[in-house]
Amino acid sequence: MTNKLTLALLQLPVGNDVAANVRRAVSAVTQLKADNPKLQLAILPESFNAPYGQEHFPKFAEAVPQGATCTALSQLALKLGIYIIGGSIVERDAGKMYNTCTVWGPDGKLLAKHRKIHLFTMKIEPENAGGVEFDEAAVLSAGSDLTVVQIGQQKVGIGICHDKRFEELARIYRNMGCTMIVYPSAFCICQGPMHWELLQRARATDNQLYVVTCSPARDNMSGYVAYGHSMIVNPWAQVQREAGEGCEFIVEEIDFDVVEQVRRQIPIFKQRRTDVYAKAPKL
Ligand SMILES: NC(=O)CCC(=O)C(=O)O
Repeated sequence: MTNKLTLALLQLPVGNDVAANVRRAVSAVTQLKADNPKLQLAILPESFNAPYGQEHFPKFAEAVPQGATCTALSQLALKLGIYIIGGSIVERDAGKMYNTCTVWGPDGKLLAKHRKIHLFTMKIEPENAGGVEFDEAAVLSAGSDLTVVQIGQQKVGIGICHDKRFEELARIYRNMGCTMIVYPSAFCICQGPMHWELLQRARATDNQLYVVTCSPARDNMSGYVAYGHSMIVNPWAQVQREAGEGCEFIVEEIDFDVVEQVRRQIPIFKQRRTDVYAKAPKL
């Protein structure tokens, strides 16, 4: 039985027209599948269907899974017979809004939805790489559920962008048997050079699994400028593939035997001292 998975990261531009953004994503995934018949999983960026920004969220919120964006992703997954990790969209539900990633199976069915657990609220002062101020929590509600999906033979944990700063979440996914964590992201350009790769490699080192991110293409004219650099980090914590800043697609076959190889050679999971950790004061 093969332990390989061919996946695509679509670092797409995102403009103001939701229908055009979704059409672009659908046609890019369709073309990638035509060019790469082995493609099994397509991954889209955070906020792939609308601009990312507090002022935009209420305008572009949709019902999940009844809305137009989810319908398009479901039909696409079914038509191509592939899995889709649908980046994220703003979900409206019972008077609240969430930053939500939907995951679709090759039969077009919704496998899971992950509502961003750790909202991006940050005030970096301008003297630090130009600074950034963002408060998702002012508009959005946080999700309260872990999301693990079965993709082929693999258990895959889902987080969204800022979620990757939280090592506890990645550790829990690893404890639950995940061999890959996928974070659709729209990381800020202020912190990108310092933390983007570092965080992914840190999560991969700690948990000995693949860490995959997918960003929108960088648009220096937009209100919020995403960093780009969509990336696959392998279980050795090496950068296996990395996009640049603009519109770019990565197609890569990844080998999950590497997860077992790393875990066997560096057996830190077995060496953990949970008896000692249990003595820590509860915080
Ligand atoms: N979209 C996000 O969650 C951005 C997170 C981010 O840029 C960070 O520094 O954290």
